[in-house]
Amino acid sequence: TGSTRPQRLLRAVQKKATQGDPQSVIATIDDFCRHSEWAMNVGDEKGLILDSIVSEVNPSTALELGTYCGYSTVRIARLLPPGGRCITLEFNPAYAAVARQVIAWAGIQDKVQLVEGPSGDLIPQMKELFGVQTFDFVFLDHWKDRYLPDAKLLEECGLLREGTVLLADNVICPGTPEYLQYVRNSPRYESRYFKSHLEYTKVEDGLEKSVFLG
Ligand SMILES: Cc1cc(-c2n[nH]c(CCNC(=O)c3cc(-c4ccc(F)cc4)cc(O)c3O)n2)ccn1
Ligand SMILES: [Mg+2]
Repeated sequence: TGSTRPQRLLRAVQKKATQGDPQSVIATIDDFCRHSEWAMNVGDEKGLILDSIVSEVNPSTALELGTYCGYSTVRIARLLPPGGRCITLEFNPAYAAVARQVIAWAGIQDKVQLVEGPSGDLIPQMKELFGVQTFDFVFLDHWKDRYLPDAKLLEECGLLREGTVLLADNVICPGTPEYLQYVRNSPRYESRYFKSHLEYTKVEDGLEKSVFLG
């Protein structure tokens, strides 16, 4: 019973990153994924686009769908204003266990609430579980066939407000065609594509930024 890739990624963080320094955790993971083992973090190139949009929105309440090892959770949480918080949903308990330790190593655990379970079950519970009114920012990075149903679920649960920004990873690779078609054709969204590459590769991918118009 050897280690898993997320466990090896965590070991690299605990060995090489400075505790309490989110930037060094980010850099260590990027180095591990580029030079040791590829992993499905949003990565450094798309990560800079994520950073710029999070900084522009300056969210008090952010939602992340798909924690994986916590790389993008750290990217988002390190940029939150004082009192800001990021709720992140992870389906896979093994991923969640690694993510909790990566987030703790970065020292930003007080800004993050990691919840385990399928997004479709958890989204309707956001208000009662976490006292959330609406989200200012949503990062979609989970199962690609859940982007569209979960965007609709967020609307139906009244968790989006006029101006909420949805940012979706992987809209080209692996691809989210139904989601793209919806946000690009719905009168309720203003959508824009940020061309980039699949993390740590030369393959095209990109982020879709969609502003909910209410
Ligand atoms: C709450 C909840 C959470 C989840 C959930 N949690 N964690 C995930 C992971 C999802 N992410 C991916 O699958 C993904 C895949 C690739 C990829 C893989 C192989 C290739 F060859 C090329 C590209 C690249 C990426 O950037 C990705 O993000 N889902 C699911 C359900 N409910
Ligand atoms: Mg992704």
